[in-house]
Amino acid sequence: MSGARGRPRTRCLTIGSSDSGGGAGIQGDLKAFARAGVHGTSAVVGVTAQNTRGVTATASVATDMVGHQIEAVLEDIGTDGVKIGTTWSAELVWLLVDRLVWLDDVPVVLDPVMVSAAGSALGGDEDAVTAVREGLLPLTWVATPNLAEARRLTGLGEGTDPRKLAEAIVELGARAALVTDAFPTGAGDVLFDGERHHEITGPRRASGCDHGAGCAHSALLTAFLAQGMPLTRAARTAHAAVSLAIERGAADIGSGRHPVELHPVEPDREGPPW
Ligand SMILES: Nc1ncnc2c1ncn2[C@@H]1O[C@H](COP(=O)(O)OP(=O)(O)O)[C@@H](O)[C@H]1O
Ligand SMILES: Cc1ncc(COP(=O)(O)OP(=O)(O)O)c(N)n1
Repeated sequence: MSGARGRPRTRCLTIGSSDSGGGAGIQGDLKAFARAGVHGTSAVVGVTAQNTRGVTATASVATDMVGHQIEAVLEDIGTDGVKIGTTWSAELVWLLVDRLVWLDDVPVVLDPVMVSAAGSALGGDEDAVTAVREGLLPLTWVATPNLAEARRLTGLGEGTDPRKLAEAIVELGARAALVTDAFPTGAGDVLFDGERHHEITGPRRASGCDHGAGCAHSALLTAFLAQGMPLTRAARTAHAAVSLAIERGAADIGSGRHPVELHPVEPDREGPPW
C-alpha cells in the first residue's frame, strides 16, 4: 500500500469505544487519523449511546472479540502507532497488555478516558484503573490524561502541580506524560518527556465546540509519532490543531457541547500549516 507520494502509508490502530454521536471515541479518532493522512484501523472495546448532551447507555464488547479485532489488524495490515482510549475492565486491560507487549518500536499513546466533557462516567472501576497503572503505563510511550484523570491515575490530590502529576505518571512507567488543559488561565498542556518539562500554550477558545477534543488530540499525537515526528513538535502540533478545531468547531451539530471540527493537517511541512 502506498500513499499519494509513493511512500508506504502510515497505519494507526485505535482501541476504544464507539460514540454514536460521531464526535469522540472511535469515530473521532478515525477522522483525526484521516486528517493526519494515516490509514486508521480500530478495535472496538465498547459502545456508547451518546450525543452532544451526554452518554445515555454503555455496553462493553466481549474481551475475546477485542483480541480477534487486534489480531485481524496486526496479522495483515500491521500498525505504526496505537492509541488506547476507554478501558472498561481489568480483564480488558490485561488482554491489551498481552497483545501490545509484542509490538516493537511502535508508539503507544494512552488517553485514559474516565469522564466525558458532558460529565458522563466512561472509565472502568478501581480494578481497571489499577490494571492501567500496573500493566498499560509501562507499555505507554505517552499518556495524555486531563487533570482529573492524572489525579485518579496517580492518587495525588486536588491542587497538585500538573508538572508533578506528569512526573508521577512517568514514575509509574510511562516514557512521557502530557497533562492536557493544565492551566487555570489560557489554554495548553504540560509535557514531561522523562527528562525535561515543556509548556505548550495557546489561546483559550470559547466556541462551545469541544466534544471530542481529547480524542482528536491523542489520535493526532499518535499519528504524528507514527510518522516519525519528534515528541515535543508532535505535542505542539496536536494542540494547535485541536485548538483550531474547537474554534472552528461543528456548531451546527447537536444542542449540547458541539463536536470539534478538525481541518487538514500536513505534518510534513516545517511548522503547523495554520
Ligand atoms: N477551550 C480550549 N481552548 C483551546 N484549547 C483547548 C481548550 N480545551 C481543551 N483544549 C486543548 O484540547 C486538547 C485536549 O484537551 P482536553 O480537553 O483536556 O482533553 P479531554 O477531552 O480528554 O479532557 C489539549 O491540547 C487542550 O489544551
Ligand atoms: C466513546 C467515547 N470515548 C471517549 C470519549 C471522551 O472523549 P473526549 O475527546 O475526551 O471528549 P469529551 O467527551 O470529553 O468531550 C467519549 N466522549 N466517548
